[in-house]
Amino acid sequence: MTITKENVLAALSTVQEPELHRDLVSLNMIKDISIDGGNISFTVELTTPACPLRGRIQNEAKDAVMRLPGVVNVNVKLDSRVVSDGRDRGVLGLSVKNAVAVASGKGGVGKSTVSVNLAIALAKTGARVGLLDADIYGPNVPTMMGIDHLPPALGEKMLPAEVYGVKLMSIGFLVKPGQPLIWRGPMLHSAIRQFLTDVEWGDLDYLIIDLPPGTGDAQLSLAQSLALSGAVIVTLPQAVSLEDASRGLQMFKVLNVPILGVVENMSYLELPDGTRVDVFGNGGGETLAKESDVPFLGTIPMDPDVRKGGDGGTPVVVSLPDSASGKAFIDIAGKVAASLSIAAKTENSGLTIKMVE
Ligand SMILES: Nc1ncnc2c1ncn2[C@@H]1O[C@H](COP(=O)(O)OP(=O)(O)OP(=O)(O)O)[C@@H](O)[C@H]1O
Repeated sequence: MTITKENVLAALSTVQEPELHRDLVSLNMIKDISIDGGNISFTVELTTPACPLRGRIQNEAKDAVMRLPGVVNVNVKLDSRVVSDGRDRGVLGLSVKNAVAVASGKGGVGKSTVSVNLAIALAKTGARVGLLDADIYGPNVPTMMGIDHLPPALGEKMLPAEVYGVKLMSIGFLVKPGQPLIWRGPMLHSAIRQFLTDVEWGDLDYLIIDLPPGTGDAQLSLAQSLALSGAVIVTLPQAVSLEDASRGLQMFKVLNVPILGVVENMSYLELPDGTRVDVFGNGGGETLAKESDVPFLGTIPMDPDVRKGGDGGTPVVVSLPDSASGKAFIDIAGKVAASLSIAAKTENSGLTIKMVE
């Protein structure tokens, strides 16, 4: 039997994208089919290079085509093109496919640490990533990324710093260390707007935005002006932090911004003998996610190497990617990317996107 392109597509239409629950063909993910006798090759175009299930998709696609009579060899290439959420950010002069806010109900829970490690983990998969440190009250991202200056401006536009494959902009580059920052609402708003419009970000797959902590007017107006694809909420496991995180969640709900999920930071401390100590309680982040009907993205252990990485300018996903905390950040980055591509694909294909009720 001569194998045709239609045969190959029919076989692949039995393979489901595990997160979108639709088949690879109707999702338009199959490209470049080539047939040479019994040797078949094609490309599966993933919706993000950070796809956590890429190996599984590749195997299932290969098996499905191998089952066709007459096939002797199947070569499945993987390619990726980050899908855009379809929001128009042209008015801000931005070419950004997805803009993700990292937020917390209160300070000190590790929001900047999550933003930095998330941005680097996404960049490591090959995506084009920007990180905007919008935490104007405590812009500590440059320290965490180990860089203290911007490159010279390009004409009218400021150029972001580039470090660990991430383009970075922060008010921290523009003020002297130790100088107090006092912002009134409108100033803050225009400063952030300038960071979007007056910075040459180039084309980005993901722009991660480290928001100031809290849920006041400043946060609200910022979140409103950013045309966000979604928000990641960072919390500690204990009840007080959860109440604050829940307020953060409500804020995005009011703004109709999808919640990509909750991250529980400093979940436990692992002692040298392997015992785990729940310093701040246990399981709160997961409970909050369940109660609010949003995804739980995972826990990050309390780890001295995370703090050292932040203080020393070498984040843990760079220095110790195989440690428990390094792996946790990489896993969370994959989930965030998957959540974004599900939201974008469902939105672009006219299906209903799940918003927080
Ligand atoms: N999982 C962790 N294990 C150990 N230390 C951590 C962890 N996460 C964050 N830290 C440390 O806790 C401190 C606060 O973290 P970070 O600055 O990220 O919090 P934040 O929520 O952004 O705070 P702020 O609201 O002040 O900007 C930092 O010193 C950081 O290195």
